[in-house]
Amino acid sequence: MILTVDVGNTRIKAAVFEGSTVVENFVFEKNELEKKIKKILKKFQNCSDLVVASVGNIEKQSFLAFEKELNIHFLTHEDVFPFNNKYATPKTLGIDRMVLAAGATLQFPKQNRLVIDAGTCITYDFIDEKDNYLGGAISPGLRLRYEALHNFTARLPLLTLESPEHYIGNSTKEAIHSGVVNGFVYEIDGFIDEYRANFSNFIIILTGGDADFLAKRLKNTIFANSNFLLESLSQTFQYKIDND
Ligand SMILES: Nc1ncnc2c1ncn2[C@@H]1O[C@H](COP(=O)(O)OP(=O)(O)OP(=O)(O)O)[C@@H](O)[C@H]1O
Ligand SMILES: CC(C)(CO)[C@@H](O)C(=O)NCCC(=O)O
Ligand SMILES: [K+]
Repeated sequence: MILTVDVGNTRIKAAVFEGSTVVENFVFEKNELEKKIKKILKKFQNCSDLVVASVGNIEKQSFLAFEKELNIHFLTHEDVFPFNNKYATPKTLGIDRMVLAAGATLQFPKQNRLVIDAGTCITYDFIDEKDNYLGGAISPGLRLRYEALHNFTARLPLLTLESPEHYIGNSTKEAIHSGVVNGFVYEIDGFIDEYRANFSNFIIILTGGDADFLAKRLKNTIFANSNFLLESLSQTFQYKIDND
């Protein structure tokens, strides 16, 4: 069994895998890291490896306490990945995006793939059929948009996610919900249309904390897989073992 851990900018997500099957999923806050991992390892004593991808401010040291119990693999840019990285600044590419790209490459061989991760930030990652990672886009996620409107203005309240009634918001609250939610949906549909105009065929993988909310609202029909990053983490680890 392996324990995969995704340290995002907001929360930590983890999953225990038996082969390629998820046995259990966990979500927790950063300040609970040690306590939660300890609890998971107590429940799943057969875990032999812990695989971490961190874009948050949690470093390898945070996991050293578990070194006696299992092998720690803290993924970095130095690891082997199954795609050719064409990003002009490969060392600054987020490790989460590299893991998503690895998962897309391994799970959907020999085709163009677009990965959309709607989390704290929305990231777009494109890997072509020759397994070249081309790049994509980074934009503010849903919650970040609500918070930014409030934090950088004097008069806008902090709202929590609600579906707008109409694209023409007729009150401050409705105008904010329309701007945030419709803006988010139009952005993603717009990007998908742009890719469609330039690539005849590609598959789309939609993941992240807002994936389910988003999937229902897109004009394009896409199925969400909120576990794609953790699945990809387990596949990236397997790939590393097979190719190191
Ligand atoms: N309990 C929650 N806490 C924070 N965000 C949540 C929660 N439940 C749903 N969300 C939604 O999930 C989004 C954040 O996604 P996610 O949890 O994947 O981010 P993350 O943990 O920072 O990971 P990453 O940095 O990889 O995006 C927010 O925009 C928010 O709308
Ligand atoms: C964009 C985020 C914050 C998404 O989690 C992360 O992938 C990151 O910190 N990336 C570094 C910049 C880049 O990917 O080019
Ligand atoms: K993200």
